[in-house]
Amino acid sequence: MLETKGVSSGYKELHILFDIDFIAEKNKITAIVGPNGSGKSTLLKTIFGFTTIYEGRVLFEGQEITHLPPHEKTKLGIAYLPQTDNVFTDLTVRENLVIAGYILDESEFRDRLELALNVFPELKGKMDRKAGMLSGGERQFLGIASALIRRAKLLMLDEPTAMLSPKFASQVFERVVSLRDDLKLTIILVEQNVLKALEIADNALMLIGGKVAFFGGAKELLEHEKFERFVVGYTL
Ligand SMILES: Nc1ncnc2c1ncn2[C@@H]1O[C@H](COP(=O)(O)OP(=O)(O)OP(=O)(O)O)[C@@H](O)[C@H]1O
Repeated sequence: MLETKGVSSGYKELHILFDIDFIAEKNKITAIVGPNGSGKSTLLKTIFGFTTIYEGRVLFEGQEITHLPPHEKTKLGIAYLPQTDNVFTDLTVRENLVIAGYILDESEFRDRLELALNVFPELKGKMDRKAGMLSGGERQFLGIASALIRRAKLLMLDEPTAMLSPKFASQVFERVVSLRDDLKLTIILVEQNVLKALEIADNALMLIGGKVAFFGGAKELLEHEKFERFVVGYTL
């Protein structure tokens, strides 16, 4: 589905990622874990087109997308939800969803809105509320619902449970699983809650110092003898 081949990238001259090879398989959850500052968010930004790529290639469904601008990637079905600023806080829930569907004709918009609200029914009663007034978890739901309306096939979620209470965090994890199992989406998940992420993920990529330290099955990483050493500094 999505593949990086030998990707090195960073912010102008500041080199952050080195020779990254990984594949996010279709209809699977790939967790990206690693210590703070190891380049997890930078990898999502690199895939979406917000960094400078010095070397390597990014492929989506077999097509080269390395240097496509973000809006072209959105059209292909790639959605990137940054940790914050993933909704328009001054607009209502309804307005956010309408903007997400602006390229759709009315009947497709209605179908996709219904689908998004079936996945996130808690938004139904809050359509006229400003997005900025939603709880952190509901804001994540709105961000993902907007991506569903934009016909996303690949969702890249950057720490969707950051700042959430354990109760909301587990709702977000449940919903991510349902996006994979019920809507057959492909998900790349950057998570600070490593154990929970590896529990729901199929595959895992561990970055350390901007390099791949592990790529393989999520359970394999959990059982990896060096796992404990990998996660020093993490809250398990
Ligand atoms: N916009 C930017 N401009 C310059 N450097 C940046 C920028 N964003 C991140 N960096 C640097 O890139 C490095 C990797 O950061 P990144 O946010 O990708 O790590 P991370 O693994 O997601 O960390 P965390 O778990 O703390 O969110 C850090 O040294 C960070 O300071």
